[in-house]
Amino acid sequence: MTAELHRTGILLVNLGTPDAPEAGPVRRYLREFLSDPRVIDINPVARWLLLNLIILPTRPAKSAAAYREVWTEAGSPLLVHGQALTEALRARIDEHPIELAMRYGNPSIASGLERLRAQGCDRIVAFPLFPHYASSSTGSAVEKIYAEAGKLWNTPYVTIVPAFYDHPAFIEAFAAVGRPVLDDFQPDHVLFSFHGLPERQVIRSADPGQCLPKPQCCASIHAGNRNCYRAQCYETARLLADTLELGEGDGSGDTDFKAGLQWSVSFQSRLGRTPWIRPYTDEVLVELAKSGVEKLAVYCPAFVADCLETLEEIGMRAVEDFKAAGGKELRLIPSLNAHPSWVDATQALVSECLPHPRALPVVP
Ligand SMILES: C=CC1=C(C)c2cc3[nH]c(cc4nc(cc5[nH]c(cc1n2)c(C)c5CCC(=O)O)C(CCC(=O)O)=C4C)c(C)c3C=C
Ligand SMILES: [Fe+2]
Ligand SMILES: [Fe+2]
Repeated sequence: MTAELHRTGILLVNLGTPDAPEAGPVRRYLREFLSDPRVIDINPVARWLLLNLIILPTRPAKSAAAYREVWTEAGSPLLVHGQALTEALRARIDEHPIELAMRYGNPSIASGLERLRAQGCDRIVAFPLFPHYASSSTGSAVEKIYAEAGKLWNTPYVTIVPAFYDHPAFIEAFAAVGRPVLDDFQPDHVLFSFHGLPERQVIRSADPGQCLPKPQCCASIHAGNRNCYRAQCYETARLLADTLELGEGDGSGDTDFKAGLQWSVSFQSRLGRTPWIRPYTDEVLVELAKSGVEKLAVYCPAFVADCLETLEEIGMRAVEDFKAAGGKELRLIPSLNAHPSWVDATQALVSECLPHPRALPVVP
């Protein structure tokens, strides 16, 4: 074996989470997160007013209470699962240092890059842990990675793992996690509930005229909508439903509710009064219950780790809403977390982006 001239480090990057489930740390986290112009994409004065006069006076206390419902002894689920994934990858990959970073909060991207630099890395494969491209998640993480890498004297060579919404290893990982739950639960219907986005943000990601309000714009992925978050989400749902042999569902991208199908798609976690991409999860849950669905399984494939949005919004609040609308049982399918099939997929996705090794010259 020849030694390598360069050393490539792997930086896993997720969204971020507060340091503690209390109003103060949640306010700090939300301030950083929601000040990002890729997240609240309005003019800076309006953003400042919205944040400081409407969101930050009330939301931190409410969100902190929700975080307390899901917080673990080891910390926030998003961070704990990220650490477990990092450890599982380290156990498999010897030759590349691996670090975890968060776009907002801790551990920061700057600290992650510094830890890799301290281990001798001059090349980085950065892996934004978002299956679907959104300017507010992937775009923001990539911008920050480049900005922090660009501050270093020796700027590392950075490769980014692209969105992986249709990657066979990602689809297989989610199928592997869901299969035992579905076999045991035998649901009447499977709902794929993705994190939502303001409509204007997805329209901006696609070519002009290729996205909303064009009907059926998410019925397939093509060159005009390949970076549309909604179209990518529908593609994940269709591939997963196919792999799991779920039967007939609604992968058309239509927003009207259709009864009597085996699976459907919806979007959760909306914020504010601006229109977000439809159909909305909280409305679909009620329609499903009213149409006679008693046992509902919910996948959240926009998240590779369980977090507030899966455990509290779906695992607790949606469970109540579904029952209140006449449903019997809603079961949340766990996220990928550090499941062995996701560790396989992560390894495959990173390996596809590793630079070609260059051997250290032999000095006579
Ligand atoms: C899956 C990728 C994500 C996208 C895209 C995204 C966009 C987005 N989010 C908000 C507002 C909030 N999101 C919040 C939590 C949250 N969001 C994601 C992922 C994406 N967000 C995750 C993984 C989490 C959970 C973090 C955790 O600590 O567990 C929150 C905070 C919680 C709350 O107060 O409700 C907000 C706010 C917007 C506005 C947006 C795009 C415009
Ligand atoms: Fe979010
Ligand atoms: Fe679209």
